[in-house]
Amino acid sequence: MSKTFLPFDETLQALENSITTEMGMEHIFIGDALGRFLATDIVAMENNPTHATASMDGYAIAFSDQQQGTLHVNAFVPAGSEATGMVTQGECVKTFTGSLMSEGSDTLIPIENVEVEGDTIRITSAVPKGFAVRPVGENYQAGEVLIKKGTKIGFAQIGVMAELGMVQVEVFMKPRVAILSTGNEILDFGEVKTSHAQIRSSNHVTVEAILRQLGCETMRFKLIRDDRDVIEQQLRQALMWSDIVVTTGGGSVGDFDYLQSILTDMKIENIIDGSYMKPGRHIRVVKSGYKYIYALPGFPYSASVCTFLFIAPLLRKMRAQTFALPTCKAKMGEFYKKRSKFVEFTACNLRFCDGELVVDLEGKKEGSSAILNNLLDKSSLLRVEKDVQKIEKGERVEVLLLEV
Ligand SMILES: Nc1nc2c(c(=O)[nH]1)N[C@H]1C(S)=C(S)[C@@H](COP(=O)(O)OP(=O)(O)OC[C@H]3O[C@@H](n4cnc5c(N)ncnc54)[C@H](O)[C@@H]3O)O[C@H]1N2
Ligand code: MOO
Repeated sequence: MSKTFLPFDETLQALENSITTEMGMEHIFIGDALGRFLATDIVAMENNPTHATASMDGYAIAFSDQQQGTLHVNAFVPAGSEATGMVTQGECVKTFTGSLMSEGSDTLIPIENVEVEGDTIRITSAVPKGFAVRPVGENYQAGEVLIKKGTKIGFAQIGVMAELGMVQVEVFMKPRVAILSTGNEILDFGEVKTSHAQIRSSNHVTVEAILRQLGCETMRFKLIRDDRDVIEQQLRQALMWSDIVVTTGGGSVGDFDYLQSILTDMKIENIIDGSYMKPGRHIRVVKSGYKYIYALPGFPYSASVCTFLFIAPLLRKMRAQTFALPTCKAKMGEFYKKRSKFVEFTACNLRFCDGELVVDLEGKKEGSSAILNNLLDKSSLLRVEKDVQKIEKGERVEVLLLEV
């Protein structure tokens, strides 16, 4: 009996609906938080700066005194000094970049704009009111949400957290993912090829690399031959350690494709059982408690694309981000003919040409879902709907970005 493949978007929706929990949290040192995902909002506890601050070396003045032309220097406030001095009529305070502005002042006249004669200055070039003064709360105000929960922590987030005086930050735990690749014909690292029927396994490392790029802790199992008992035993063992188990190969309809029947016999919640798409229509996703098992196709292009299309959104939602992967609209740079009747995800180049985002397929090979090299050179994925058979040059298209 042939299987019904549900529409791609419906299968993704089923996956999204199945996600009921976020990852657990842990406290880590902010200097070690690069690439991790924030588990709480970061809120400013006070204004920054807390006091009006000079942003140039010069003299703190009252703007209303500027037209007097000559002012008496009554104090000296270096950066770091808590005493701010006082500006009264006809007076000014020598002030440095980073110094607190004196009481009574509202403007800083830079040293380049004055001539100094003893303890007086003569203003040679006027400035507007508030010049070179960083007002209270210029960076942020107390209570402002500075970094949202779910944000991937980069250099700016680490710097702002340091500015806030944070030492530790609450981040989502790294999802633990086990990767099991199956197949009689696939060879592991170092295994010697003894027949033309053998190929070197790539899925176990590409899927692992994508998942590491997506911030997971991974465990790559030894390759498994097409032996039902061993596959089942390894799968159960992997499930104990991990949040997500990913298998590749043996998931379609061949005599040695044991995965589907193992998953069916485990009698656990089926989330996806085939999707009307290319590549990856045999994808199977099941859920056991809070854990997921993904049976990905064996073809290397399919396995990688399905990792992005189906595992990345799960990881996003489990770490408080939007489920959907980032997409953009672009202009098709060449004529494209689609061969399948499925929603198709084709590796493409996305470049800026004359101020526009343009898609082309330069260097991309035509053929089966085996062509992993089509994902070289920072590829993106051109999404072509099931009923669309061709795209004319110049048409608007949707592109999925893989830089997640
Ligand atoms: N009669 C049918 N045959 C096939 C169908 C179908 O609907 N009816 N679907 C095709 C599609 S689409 C796909 S995708 C594949 C999926 O097959 P499996 O997931 O069972 O994967 P395998 O058969 O084990 O392998 C497919 C292909 O990929 C190579 N492979 C497997 N593992 C690795 C690895 N770790 N590294 C690199 N390459 C790997 C394997 O040698 C095969 O060439 O089924 C189609 N057939
Ligand atoms: O599921 Mo296959 O990956 O469409 O070639």
